[in-house]
Amino acid sequence: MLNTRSGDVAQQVSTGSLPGWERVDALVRDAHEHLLADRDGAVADYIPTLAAADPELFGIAVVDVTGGAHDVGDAVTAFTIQSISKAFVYALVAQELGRDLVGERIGVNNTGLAFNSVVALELNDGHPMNPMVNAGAIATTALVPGATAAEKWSRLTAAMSAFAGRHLAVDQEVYASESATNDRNRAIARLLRSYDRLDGDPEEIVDLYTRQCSLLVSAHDLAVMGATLADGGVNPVSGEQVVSDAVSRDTVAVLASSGLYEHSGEWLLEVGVPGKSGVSGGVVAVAPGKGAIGAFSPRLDKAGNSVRGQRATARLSRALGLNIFASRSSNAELPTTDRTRGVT
Ligand SMILES: NC(=O)CC[C@H](N)C(=O)O
Repeated sequence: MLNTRSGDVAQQVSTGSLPGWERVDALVRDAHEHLLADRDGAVADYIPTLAAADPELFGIAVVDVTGGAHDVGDAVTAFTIQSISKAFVYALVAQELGRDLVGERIGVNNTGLAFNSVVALELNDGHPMNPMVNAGAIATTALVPGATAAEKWSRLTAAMSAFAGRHLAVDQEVYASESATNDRNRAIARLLRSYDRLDGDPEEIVDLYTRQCSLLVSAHDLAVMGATLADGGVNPVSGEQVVSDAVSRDTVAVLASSGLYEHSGEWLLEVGVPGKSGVSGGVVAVAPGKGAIGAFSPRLDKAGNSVRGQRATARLSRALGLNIFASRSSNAELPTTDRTRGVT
């Protein structure tokens, strides 16, 4: 279980808005400073280029629904978005095709298994179960509107860029590295196809999916993207309505159930804010109506989630009063001791 080590931060009561500017700024700085010496976890190495990431990098950003931003540490350092892209591609497809079709084709329930599990597909008659695991994400990418792969790619990058409020580019080196080694995702796509649950050419869809995972973002970008979901689909910096309020709400609900894969329950218990992680070390947490936290640090736990990113988010969630399950009366009873199981 995630050991958030947040017992030394007082749990704040969750109210309708974030604390004042200075207070948020001080708390983001405090979280960064507090976790800076934390070196638990290991950098992902199954995608060869990711293994070369500097494990010391650590950035945190908070963006609120008015567009106010707080960046600390390596908050504008670029890294590949990886699985965090799944949240925003799901939002795009739900917007275009409707929640019912996506719900039926992809599903919204946790697999209880690793993000790249093949067994999960076999256990569920080839149903991908949710859009946050690789099988569901690959099937979701296949649903992006467009007659050709090029058209789908342009819709996909336009949507991702609108969430970030700036044009997002592909890291060609990571894309090439993952393309050369993603046999497992190819196998998942073929398996989906064998169950008649993937439209189109599996190779082409996996290529699109791999490219979407290779888009470069920063912790600051993740916070803006998350704040767009927290703000009813309106990017609070650009003012653009990227997806509808209903799609934002549904996306956040899907993150709550599956954003941290098989650790999603523990995450909700500890952090209380729907989130999404990626294997290059990014984490985004969405506090509806308030804003979002973006964090980046490459060392991961065994489920593939950034250790420092999770711990910093947990600390900030507690200090900023973001836990969506906390009410005034129950807050008094929240444990102040650390949970005992380690993250690695
Ligand atoms: N968990 C992740 O971030 C996984 C994304 C990665 N591109 C993959 O498909 O394996």
